[in-house]
This record gives sequence, structure tokens and C-alpha cells, in this order.
Amino acid sequence: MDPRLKKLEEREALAHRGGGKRRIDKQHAKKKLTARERIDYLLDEGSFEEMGVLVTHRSTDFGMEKKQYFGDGVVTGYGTINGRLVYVYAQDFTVFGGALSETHAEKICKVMDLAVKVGAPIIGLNDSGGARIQEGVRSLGGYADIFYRNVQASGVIPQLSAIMGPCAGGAVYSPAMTDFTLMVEETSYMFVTGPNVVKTVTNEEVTSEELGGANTHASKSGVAHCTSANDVECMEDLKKLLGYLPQNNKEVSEKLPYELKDEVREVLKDIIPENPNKPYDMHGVIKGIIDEDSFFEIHKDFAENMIVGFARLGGRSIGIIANQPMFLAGVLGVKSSIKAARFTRFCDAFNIPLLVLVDVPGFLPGTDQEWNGIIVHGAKLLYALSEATVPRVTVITRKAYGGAYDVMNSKHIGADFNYAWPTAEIAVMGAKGASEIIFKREITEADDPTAKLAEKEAEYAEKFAHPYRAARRGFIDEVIRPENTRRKLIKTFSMLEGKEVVKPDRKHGNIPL
Ligand SMILES: CCC(=O)SCCNC(=O)CCNC(=O)[C@H](O)C(C)(C)COP(=O)(O)OP(=O)(O)OC[C@H]1O[C@@H](n2cnc3c(N)ncnc32)[C@H](O)[C@@H]1OP(=O)(O)O
Repeated sequence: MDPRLKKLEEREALAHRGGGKRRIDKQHAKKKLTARERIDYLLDEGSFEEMGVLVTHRSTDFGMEKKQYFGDGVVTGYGTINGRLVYVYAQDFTVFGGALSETHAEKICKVMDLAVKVGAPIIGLNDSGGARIQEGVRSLGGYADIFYRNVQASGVIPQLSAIMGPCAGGAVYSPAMTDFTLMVEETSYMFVTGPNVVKTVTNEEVTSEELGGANTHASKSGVAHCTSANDVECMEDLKKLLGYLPQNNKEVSEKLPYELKDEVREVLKDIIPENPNKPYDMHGVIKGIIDEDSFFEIHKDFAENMIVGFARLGGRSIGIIANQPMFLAGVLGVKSSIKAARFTRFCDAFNIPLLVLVDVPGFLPGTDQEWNGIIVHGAKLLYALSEATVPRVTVITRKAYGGAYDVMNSKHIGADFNYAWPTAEIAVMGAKGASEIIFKREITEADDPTAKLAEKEAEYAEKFAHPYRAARRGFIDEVIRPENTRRKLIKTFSMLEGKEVVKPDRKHGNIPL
């Protein structure tokens, strides 16, 4: 063999060995794949083109000049997922624990820059011990270079993060600024300060898993949008999620071929219980509207009184925001408002039309909510929907009470089409609460206050617990039969395809944060 070619092959082979067999075995023993194996699962077969395979770090402190690994702990490049171009970086835990050096960061920045220039999604597979301790501030600078690029890329290309091992300290802020963070159950964790620091500062005893494992972030903090059972499932989830998204903010998501069929869905006819206070599962309504098996739920276990996720409707990718009467009667709270607001802004940035399903009795009362800022967090959702210019369609299935009626994509805040089912109740509040206030004297002075309250409640319900007053005013465009919802929505979103909104000239608005 030509010795020059041999030199190249030797180096490439070394790069592919990562931190060596012992460390790869250790990675596998933890039920984790290596960086290269993850990329193999993620991308279309044979599509990966690696960049910077021969990069090494430049550190000479602590004898580091003798510890050189080609690639420097991160595999970067581009390839395709279902034929679509994506950029990817995967941290290699077998090399310095995937710790981020100056050169490691430069490699990540290079693919991020390309992704923005070309206009294709970037996917980061994180598995790292954080800043390369031997490099000090050069490593910290490398993180900041990535953070800066995350912000510049935000709303321009989709940015997806998978946490597949440790992600601690400042390292957490890159995934936090990307659009979606997926975490692998049991093998990944994220925290700003680990259990030892927590114990020293607050005297709390907590494990890494409890503090920042996948389930914690998926249910308590909302930092994780989805969790996956293992590395392979995580790659599959990334692929699925990507399927709903466009390549960049100038494109729309691919519309899948769709044959008109089963537009009338009888299953929706009886989904609302007779008793208006009885819960039902809004997932059933979603299922009854969308293309078969097409719902990809985001934040499934976080703020469950609100459902958000992507679906296909007549082959078109849409974002769904829906109150969930099964949890806290579907009220708006701090977490659910933040959840829906963030999702709204993503969909709006990437031209994904929004369907809002409403069954909301109001805002969650209590000191906990008030002291945690429901005013400002509720305003986030109001603001996000009001500024969204993508096609926005609302269906009120049952309750739309008080300020929550306004917030949940009402006509008044710019929704394009507002439907209501005959079971809709659009009012300032429920009939009982309203009667107790406005007929207070009559009720207390009555011989039988309970009977009086029931009489007044019925009177109020007769007047307001329906969609027809709103329809008379044009706040509701049409009262539709539930079984026809899918058909109506396919037509409506198709009709709205050409929607354009000219926005006022300003640097940016000031969303309540
Ligand atoms: C932006 C600001 C920040 O990032 S501040 C955070 C700085 N990082 C940290 O404090 C975490 C330090 N590392 C650790 O605590 C552990 O290594 C963690 C990540 C928990 C992994 O533990 P474990 O699975 O047992 O692996 P290990 O300790 O044997 O490490 C594997 C190899 O990786 C190395 N390593 C790890 N972290 C770093 C780092 N930050 N800088 C440089 N090297 C790192 C370890 O030395 C070890 O190397 P080797 O394989 O024994 O040669």
C-alpha cells in the first residue's frame, strides 16, 4: 500500500476506535451505545459524511499533549434521515468522558454554522462530563460559542437535543435553548449542580436520577419534552419528531400523500358526557380528528391538564394544543400555560398550523398559582397565540369560561376560524358559580335556598351554557356536529394555506418572561 494512504487509514482507524476497547465495553455495560453507533441508528444507511475526523486538542497542561485522540471526543458531520439532510454531532464519552475542549467546541460550531447557512436541522447527541477540566476557560469559551449559535439558529432551523448520558453544569444550557430535548431513561441526567453540591448547600440527599433523570425532567421540570426507553428508541423518536418539521423557517413541513376517506368520525358523537362536570379524555377527541396513529405528543407527563403535540390532518403536519378535562378539569395553570406557549411559538416559527381544542373552566385558583406568577405565565400563552401568524383554528368542545376563553385562541386574539360543538358552553363562568354571585340575595332570602339556587342555575344555563350567543355575534364562525369535525378541519386548513400576515416593523415584542 502507498505509505501516504496507509498513514491516512491508520489515523481513520484510530479515530474510529474512540477511547479504545476498554472504554467502549464500559459504555456498552452501562446499556449505552457509542457516538458512532448512535449516528448509525439515526441516519439513513451509508449517508453519514464525517467532518473533522482528524482534529485533536491543543492542550499541553497536565501532560495532555501525550493524550491525543483523533476527533477529540465528538463525532460531527451530516447525513440524511428519510432522505432529508440533517447535521449532527455526537459526543463520545469514551474520549475524556465526552468532555468539551476548545477544539471539540469548534467542531460543533462548524456543523451548527453549516446547518444555518444551508437551512437544515441540527441534532446534538449529548453524552459528556462537561467542560474539559484540563482546559479551563478555553472550554468555558467553547460552551459560550455554542450557546451563542443556539440563539442565532433559534427560529431559523429546528434544533433537537438528545441527552444520552451526563449533562451537567453549564453544559445544560445548550439543550435548554434548542427546540426539543429528549432524554434516555435511566442512563441520562441533567442538572446545574449535582447531588454532592446539593448536599453541601441545602443538605438535601438526592440521587442523580431523582435530581435530574429523564423522568424527573419529563414530569416535574418540563426540561425534557420526551423520554425514550433506550438509545435505539431515542434515535427512533428523533426521526419521528423530525418527520413533522420543515427543514427551516422558510419552508413548510412536507405534506404526506393523502386519500380522502373516513372524514365523518361517528366516534366523536358521544364523547362528551351528559354531565358537564364529568371528565373525558381529550386524547379521544384528538384521535377522532387526526389521521390514524399520527399523534406525537410533546411533554406527555408534564402539566397534564394541557395536551400539546404534532399530528397529521389530511396528510398535513399540524400542532395541537388542547385542554385535558381528565386532569384538574383542564384548567390553565402556570406550567400548562408555559407548556402551550412554548409549543405555540415553535409552531409559529416553523410554519406549522395550529389547532386548539378547548374545554377550559378557567384558571387554577390558589396561593401556589398566584405566588408562582400565574398572571405572567398565563400572559405568555395569551401573548404567544396572539402573535402567531400561522393558520389558527379553534374547536370548543365544552367549557370556554372567563379569561381562559379569551386565551385559548379566541376569535378576538386573531384565530382564523372558530368552531364550537353544540355541547359548548361559552360564558364568564359555570352556571352554579355565576348564580351564586348574581342571585346571592334572592338565594339567601329564599325559603328554600337550595331550590332557589337550582332554579337560578337552570335559568343561567339556559341563557349562557351553549354556543349560540357567541355564534350570533360571530365570535364562533360555525356550530358543527362533532362527527364532522375532521372533515371541516381538513377543509379549513386547506383553505387557510395561503394565509399571510404583515407584521408591524419592530425589533421584537416583549413577551412576559
Ligand atoms: C460549563 C461548565 C461545566 O461543564 S462544569 C462541569 C464540569 N464537569 C464536572 O464537574 C463533571 C466531572 N466528571 C464527573 O463527575 C464524572 O466523570 C461523570 C461525568 C459523573 C462520569 O462518571 P463515570 O461514568 O464514573 O466516568 P469517569 O469519572 O470514569 O470518567 C470517564 C473518563 O472521562 C474523564 N472525564 C470525565 N469528566 C471529565 C471532564 N469534565 N474533563 C476531563 N475529563 C473528564 C475521566 O477523567 C475519565 O477519564 P479516563 O477514561 O479515566 O481517562
